Formats: sequence, C-alpha cells, structure tokens
Amino acid sequence: FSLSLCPFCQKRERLLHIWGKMDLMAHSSTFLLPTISGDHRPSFTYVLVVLNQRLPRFTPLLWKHSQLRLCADGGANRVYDEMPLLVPHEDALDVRHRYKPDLIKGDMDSVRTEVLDFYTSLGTMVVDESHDQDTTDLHKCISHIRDFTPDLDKSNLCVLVAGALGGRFDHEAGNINVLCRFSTMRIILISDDCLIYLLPRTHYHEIHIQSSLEGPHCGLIPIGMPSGNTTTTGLQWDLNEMEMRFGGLISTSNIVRGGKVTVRSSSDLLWTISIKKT
Ligand SMILES: Nc1ncnc2c1ncn2[C@@H]1O[C@H](COP(=O)(O)OP(=O)(O)OP(=O)(O)O)[C@@H](O)[C@H]1O
Ligand SMILES: Cc1ncc(C[n+]2csc(CCO)c2C)c(N)n1
Repeated sequence: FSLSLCPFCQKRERLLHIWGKMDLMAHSSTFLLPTISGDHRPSFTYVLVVLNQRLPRFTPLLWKHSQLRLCADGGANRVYDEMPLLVPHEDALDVRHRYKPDLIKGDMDSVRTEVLDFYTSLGTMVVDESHDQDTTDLHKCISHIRDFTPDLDKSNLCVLVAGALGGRFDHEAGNINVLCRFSTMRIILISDDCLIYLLPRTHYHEIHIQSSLEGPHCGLIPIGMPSGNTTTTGLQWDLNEMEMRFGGLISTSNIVRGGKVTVRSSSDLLWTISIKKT
C-alpha cells in the first residue's frame, strides 16, 4: 500500500486502514460464455434489458443466461425483427415465440402496434409510462427491476443492457448516465464491440478477464468530475495514484496484460473493454 495522503481524509496513516478495510468487488464477463447444462458455477442472477438499437450478435446467449427479459419500448421491435436473423436456421415464428419478453416498458412511442399485439397475446406484461417525458426508457426499466422484482436475489443481481452503445450520442450519454443514477446496482452496457460498467469508489475491484472473448483494449474513464486518485495493476499503462479528468489525462487505448486487472480509486470510474470479433 502507498503511504501518500488518504484521498478521503487527507491523513497519511488512514490510507492503509481504508484500503485494507475496503470490500472487494469481483467482475467477470461470464455471461459471454456459452451456457453449459449441468454447470453449477456460482454466478449472478442476470436480467436482460433490450434497447432500440441493432441487437448484438450474442443476444440469444445473453437471453439464455437471464432469468428476466425486459424490452425498453422500441427494443421490442428489435427482438421481433432481429432475433430470427440471429437464429437463421429456425423458423422465424418459432423464434419469436421462444424469445418472448417478460415486460415491455417505456413511453411507447417506438414499439409498433403489431409487435405489442403479438407479445401481449403471448402473455408479455406492458407498462405504459408515456406520462413521464423526463426519464429515458432504459431508466424506466432499471427502476422497474429495482422496485418490482422481489423474487430475484438482489444482492446477486446483474443487469445486462443490450444495444446501449454505437448509436446516437445523446442516447449513449443517457445510457451511461443510468450507470451513475443507479450506482449501487450492477449494470453492464453492451454492444457488439465493447462493454462498459461502473466501478464504485466504495470498493476495491478485481476484474477477471475472459481473454478468449474480451480485450485486450480497455479504458478507465472518470465521469462528471475529475477522479481524485486511482491505482491499477494488470494494465500495460498502469495508473499509480493518478488523477484523471476530461481536459487532462483519461485512460483510453490501454491494454490488459494478463488475466486480472485491479482498480482502486477515490472516485467512481467507468471501466470499458473491447469484445473480440470471433
Ligand atoms: N441510437 C441509440 N443508441 C443507443 N441507445 C439507444 C439508441 N436508440 C435507442 N436507445 C436506447 O433504447 C431505449 C428505447 O429506445 P426508443 O427509441 O424506444 O426511445 P425513445 O425515447 O423513443 O427515443 P427518441 O424519442 O429520443 O428517439 C432508449 O431509452 C435508449 O436507452
Ligand atoms: C432537460 C430535458 N431535456 C430533454 C428532455 C426530453 N426527454 C428526456 S427523457 C425523454 C423520454 C424519452 O423516452 C424525453 C422526451 C427533458 N424532459 N428534459
């Protein structure tokens, strides 16, 4: 441990104390691994939220890993239109029946009537929140998961958000803002190319790299304000009690060196890592 000033209380002796007591938060993208029947490795309770963006190619896998599947408004159109394209060897109607969302929620200005009718006839729940024009459809879905899913094990909950990146920048920023607004929940934004999640300052982080599926390119990015003091291991360009800020240093185009990256910081940070093409 370093002996420099504690970023929280500015006292030298407290740093060891705080880092030593800080809880570990472990991360691993096992949701990108194929599901194996009879495999009982300890894992998260996954919930999938599908957004109104082209579905990532591995969406059927995310669906299979998840115990609950929500569509944010026009996300339902994507499941209806694009799931059959991702499972091309099966009949489109069979695929649509098999990939039935549990809930469609949003302001309902994008989901098509035929899609809504199709899924409601199969028993999908619909929550119309068109009165709320101040929060995004993703925000509405995350609130729902937080407030109305008592049966799910909350302590082990991990929300996978498919189609969150690579589209309109205002939507991308809104999606990242959801990570900040719900900073105590594990939420992972996913596209075909990368994933992003928040590393809360309250924890010391160990990121276990699925190197066959993700990396090596990665980044650590402060959000909203300069990040006070960050130390990492396992990166080609490690940070050693470094401050980051927009307008100064932020860590982009970094590279994971091995199977584990550790991060501790006095500020919440975004972690991003590339997803491999094959
Ligand atoms: N191009 C995009 N890039 C990233 N995320 C997107 C994009 N389009 C939609 N989303 C996400 O999907 C959710 C549902 O999308 P939908 O198009 O139904 O929203 P919307 O509120 O009708 O959007 P708008 O009226 O601004 O076009 C959004 O809340 C957002 O999180
Ligand atoms: C300052 C401010 N900017 C934009 C919007 C618009 N807006 C934000 S979320 C949302 C719902 C999208 O489904 C809409 C229309 C607002 N309300 N307040």
